[in-house]
Amino acid sequence: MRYAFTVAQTRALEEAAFAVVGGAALMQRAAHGLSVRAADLLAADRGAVYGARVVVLVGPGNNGGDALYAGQRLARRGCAVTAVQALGRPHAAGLAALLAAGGRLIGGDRFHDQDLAAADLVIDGVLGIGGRPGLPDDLAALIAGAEARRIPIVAVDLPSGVDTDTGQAPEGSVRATRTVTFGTFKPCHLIEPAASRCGQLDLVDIGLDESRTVPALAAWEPEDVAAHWPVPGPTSDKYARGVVGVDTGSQVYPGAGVLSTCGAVHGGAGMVRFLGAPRSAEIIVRDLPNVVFGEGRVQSWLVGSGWGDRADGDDVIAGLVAEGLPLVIDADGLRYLPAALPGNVLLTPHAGELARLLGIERAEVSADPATAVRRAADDTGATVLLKGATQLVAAAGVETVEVAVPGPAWTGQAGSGDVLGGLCAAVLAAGVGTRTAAVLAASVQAMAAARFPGPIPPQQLARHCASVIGEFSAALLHDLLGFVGSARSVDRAKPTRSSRSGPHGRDGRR
Ligand SMILES: NC(=O)C1=CN([C@@H]2O[C@H](COP(=O)(O)OP(=O)(O)OC[C@H]3O[C@@H](n4cnc5c(N)ncnc54)[C@H](O)[C@@H]3O)[C@@H](O)[C@H]2O)[C@@H](O)CC1
Ligand SMILES: [K+]
Repeated sequence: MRYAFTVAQTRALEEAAFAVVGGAALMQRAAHGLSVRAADLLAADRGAVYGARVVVLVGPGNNGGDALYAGQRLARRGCAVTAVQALGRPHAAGLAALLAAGGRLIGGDRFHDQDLAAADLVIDGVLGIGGRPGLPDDLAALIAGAEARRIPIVAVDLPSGVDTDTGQAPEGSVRATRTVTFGTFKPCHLIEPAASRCGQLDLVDIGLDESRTVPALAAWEPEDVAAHWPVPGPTSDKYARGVVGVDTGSQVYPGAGVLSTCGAVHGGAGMVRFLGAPRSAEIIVRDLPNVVFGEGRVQSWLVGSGWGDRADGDDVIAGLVAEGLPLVIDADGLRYLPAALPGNVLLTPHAGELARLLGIERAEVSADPATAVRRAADDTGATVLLKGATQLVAAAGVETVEVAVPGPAWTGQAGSGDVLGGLCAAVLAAGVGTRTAAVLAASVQAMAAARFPGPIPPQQLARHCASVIGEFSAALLHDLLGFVGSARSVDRAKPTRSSRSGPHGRDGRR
């Protein structure tokens, strides 16, 4: 799990550390970590650090200070370091240190695109957490020149130009090969479009203590998903895996009914009970013969996908909310919400639907999705999964927004949302809490798309989700039966008791 803290939180953490070790020490730790990673990149790219030509773009704040001190360290290792005064006046002590180590400073107005031609590395120390979004045009053009020449760019703390707290990335923001951040991650490292401008992310420990601060974001990683996915135990039956009740689709949109059912089936539901549009049912009975029809036991509900206008929408949703089972409300179902909802109701809007829910413009959601999703949860009382490039989950009254594992944009197609609703309902039916279920489902779809990239239709991607989930199960079995591989490859000996229950088993590790 990666935790991110806002600028205000980071500043408070830094203040606390200053009080103990002083600001200069923190900057030296940051500069050291930065120079080591920059040197690694040079060594990997050109075989040696010595003799490399490094351009350091320097802004007016401490971000530039970090970059200048890192430049000093690289100069001491034999690099030719040119600091470019990209914005404002550079950090005085950092500049003095660089000059004393043999580096040089050149004014931004005297440094042009062609001067980059010989550079092996650009260090972006223009703006850090004190930066306002956006860069001046001439600087953006210089950075674009470095990108066009494929010169590796190491961003100091974050790619200059992005909005640290919201993850927005105005045109011209730096697109880094690698971002070396200090102390904690910030939202821009985890939220698109800024996240993908960071390149490879490195976190340098500078001694901040964030243990008593509630993070703004908690980003899941594939290992977290594998560890939390509800895998059936040896005695699980279909009711332990869970029965999903589905009321989706319509005469006009039968496919949504099929796809949401497909998501529930491939998400691991023990049984799926389809009670939606008859036209969807005609297809489901042919393509997914394991699905049952008609009333009966249900452990979670999924409604709304492909409903279109539905005269009884209010009543259907009010009835299911009153029933109290975990409930996923997707797409058109979001038009029929009662005034207040419990936390075991999961809303799954995309940005446009979330904007309508909040009575704001879609652009406002895109400008700060984490704030928007948290507001929606607080306003409705429900748990909210915002679908899109970054998938965020918020629960009412909970400060931390969860970030699902990211995936490629191939999932951005009609039908992905329907499948995702089904995946969510399947995890809920297995008894997983609402917030976790939403993150797991969104993550698994992204992981499947990453594993099988390309223009794969949503129903096929649902099958790939099943493969990814199968691997969680296989990993669990491997942990439990860890002897199998070694027994086969070594001497085909029968497993011993100790090899089944040794200290490195699943429970020992987690
Ligand atoms: N505070 C700390 O404890 C530490 C900070 N560190 C570094 O310090 C950075 C933060 O330093 P600062 O607070 O000085 O902030 P920045 O270095 O981000 O720069 C802030 C300065 O840039 C100007 N500015 C902001 N946006 C601009 C824009 N779009 N165009 C032109 N000028 C703009 C501001 O007016 C201000 O003068 C961190 O990102 C990190 O790199 C590290 O040294 C570790 C320790
Ligand atoms: K930067």
